[in-house]
Amino acid sequence: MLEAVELAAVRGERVVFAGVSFRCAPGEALLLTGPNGAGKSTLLRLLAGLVPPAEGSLLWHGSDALADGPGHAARLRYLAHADALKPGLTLEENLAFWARLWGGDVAAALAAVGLEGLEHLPARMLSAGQKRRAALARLALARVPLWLLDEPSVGLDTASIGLFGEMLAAHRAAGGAVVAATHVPLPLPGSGTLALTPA
Ligand SMILES: Nc1ncnc2c1ncn2[C@@H]1O[C@H](COP(=O)(O)OP(=O)(O)OP(=O)(O)O)[C@@H](O)[C@H]1O
Repeated sequence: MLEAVELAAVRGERVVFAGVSFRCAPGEALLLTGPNGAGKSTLLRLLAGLVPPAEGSLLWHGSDALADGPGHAARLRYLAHADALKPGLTLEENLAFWARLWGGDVAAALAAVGLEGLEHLPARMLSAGQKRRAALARLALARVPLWLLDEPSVGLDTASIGLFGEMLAAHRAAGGAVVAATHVPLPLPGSGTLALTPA
C-alpha cells in the first residue's frame, strides 16, 4: 500500500503542489491528470524518491517509504518521458543491461511488447513507438510491486496499447499498484483519479 500524506513539492523556489494525499492499494491504479505544468511528473519523481518532498510524507505499508532509498528504489519501476535507451546498443543489449540489474528474461520481455524480431536492431533505428515499447519492456522483466509511469502510452499504436493493457492487467492481478500521469485514457479499468491543478 502506497500512501501519500499532505505532500508538497517545491521546484526552483516555487511551490508546484501542496496538500496532495492519496492511497493506492495492491492491485489498484491511480491516474494523475491536470494541465501542463500542474506537477504530474514532479509528483511521480517524488514518489520514485528522486525529488524530496518539501512537506508531508510518503508511506509504504505504513512506514516511511523514503527512509531507505535503495529499498524504495528496489520495489518500484519508474518510466519517465525519456525512453532511456542507449542508441548504439541493440534492443537486446539495452534490455540485457536492465536484466543484469533486475533479473528477468529479455526475449520474453520483448515479446510482451511485440518487439520480437527486432532484437538485433540498434536502438537508434527504432521508430518512436518502438522506442516507447522498448521502454515498456523493462516493466516485463522482473516483478516489483509499484509501477510509476509518466505518459506511458505516448506514441503507441492500437495493437501496442492492447499489449500494454495486458501487462497492466497482469501486474494488477498479481497485486501490483500503478500510478500513471496521463493526458489520454489508459487501459486501467477501475482506476482512481487525482487531478492536479497548478499551485
Ligand atoms: N528542475 C526544475 N526546476 C524548476 N522548475 C521545475 C523543475 N522541474 C519542473 N519544474 C516546474 O515545475 C512545474 C511542474 O512541472 P511538471 O513537469 O511536474 O508538470 P506536468 O504536470 O508533468 O506537466 P506536463 O503535462 O507538461 O508533462 C512546471 O512549472 C515546471 O516548470
